[in-house]
Amino acid sequence: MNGRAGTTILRGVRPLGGAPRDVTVRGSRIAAVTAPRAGASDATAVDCAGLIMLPALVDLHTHLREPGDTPSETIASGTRAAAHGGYSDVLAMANCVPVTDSPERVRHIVERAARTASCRVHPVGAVTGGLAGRDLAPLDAMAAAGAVMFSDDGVCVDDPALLVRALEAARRTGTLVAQHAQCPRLVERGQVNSGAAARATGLPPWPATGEETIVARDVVLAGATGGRLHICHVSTAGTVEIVRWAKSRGWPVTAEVTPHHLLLTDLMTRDADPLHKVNPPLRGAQDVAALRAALRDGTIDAVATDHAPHTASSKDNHWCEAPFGMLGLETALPVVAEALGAGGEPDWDLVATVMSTRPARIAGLADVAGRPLRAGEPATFTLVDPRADWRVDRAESVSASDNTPFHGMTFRHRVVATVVEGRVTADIDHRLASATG
Ligand SMILES: NC(=O)N[C@@H](CC(=O)O)C(=O)O
Ligand SMILES: [Zn+2]
Ligand SMILES: [Zn+2]
Repeated sequence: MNGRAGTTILRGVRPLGGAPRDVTVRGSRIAAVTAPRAGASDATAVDCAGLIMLPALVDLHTHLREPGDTPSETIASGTRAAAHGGYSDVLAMANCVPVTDSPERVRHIVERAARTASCRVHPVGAVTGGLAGRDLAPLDAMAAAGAVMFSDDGVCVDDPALLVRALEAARRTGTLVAQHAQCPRLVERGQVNSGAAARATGLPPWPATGEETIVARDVVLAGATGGRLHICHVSTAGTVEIVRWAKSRGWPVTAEVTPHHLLLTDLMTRDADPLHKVNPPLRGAQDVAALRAALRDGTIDAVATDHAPHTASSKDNHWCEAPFGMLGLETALPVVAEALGAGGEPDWDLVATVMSTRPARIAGLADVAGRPLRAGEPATFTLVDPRADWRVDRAESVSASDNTPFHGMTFRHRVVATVVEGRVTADIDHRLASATG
């Protein structure tokens, strides 16, 4: 931060929602966490009374669209949205144009991010060349170039023999494979959740079995190979049961859920507004309840946004022609707090675990991200106003796109600032800037 002598004291913050503390930041590190008013007096003071301090968030699943679809997002705009949402680190999915399927492409993203990003960017390498599902991409070389995970996200790795080879490569390189679980034959042209939503809209159904059969197959392959498997955007109660079973066998499986699948149901898709079109589709209330319970009990390890920007012109279309996907980064924290807190305060320890500590560990970033909030650790944190009553306005999104399903909804919590290694990356209520004199 830019305080006098490089020292700033955040007065009255509540680390993990606990008792108020003064947190002193010196350079890139937390210098002290003390009882209020016991800290250094030569520092620039910032009044943070009542704000909750969390370790900055880590997103395992972000679509930054660069290279290829820069009208919808760029590394600059997407990471700005990440910083505004409280994130210090995002994993950038490989479904760009061209696809991130070679060490050169991985390095290109690392270099672009070094020049233009507002948060740390970790490339995801494709599992198969061009996401075509035919030939294994050079996973070992991509890992050496900086890929922290492999995924064909957007499409499923349908061929189990290819997935076995990818899991073996993940094991060799100490990385993991993230599967977009969607059986192409069972889902075909599926658009909305099977059942009432499909009946009400007349749109083709996207059945739970399309997800669950792939997850059931893949956890067995993870167990057999010892390669780490991560399940993207779990959306059904049945998938939760399968993941629970896989973990009970000791298989190397982790899973994520999106904020939108934790809060929204398929009731919202009945008006066939493409803003609610996402892959996998919004599901029923019983699925939502099972996803929340699984996040609480650890069956689902992490929240990941699946931030999927699309231009207004592509979304402003008939449902079937519009692309799947919705924004996530800027609204994730308030949405998760709402889903876990049921209108009150969520368990902030749990929020920090599922949005920061565990995703950092899954991605192999635990040395730099998701660190505890104590003296000596990097000053990498996010500040949350728990009384914001923030009404989401898509016109205020800093993403290059505005396809949020939360437009017009009011949330109790709001991220107000993000700091990464002492550098202010978002200062939404201008609190930190005003203190730097
Ligand atoms: N989630 C989506 O609906 N869309 C994602 C792809 C994906 O995550 O499957 C996208 O890239 O737009
Ligand atoms: Zn996906
Ligand atoms: Zn995705």
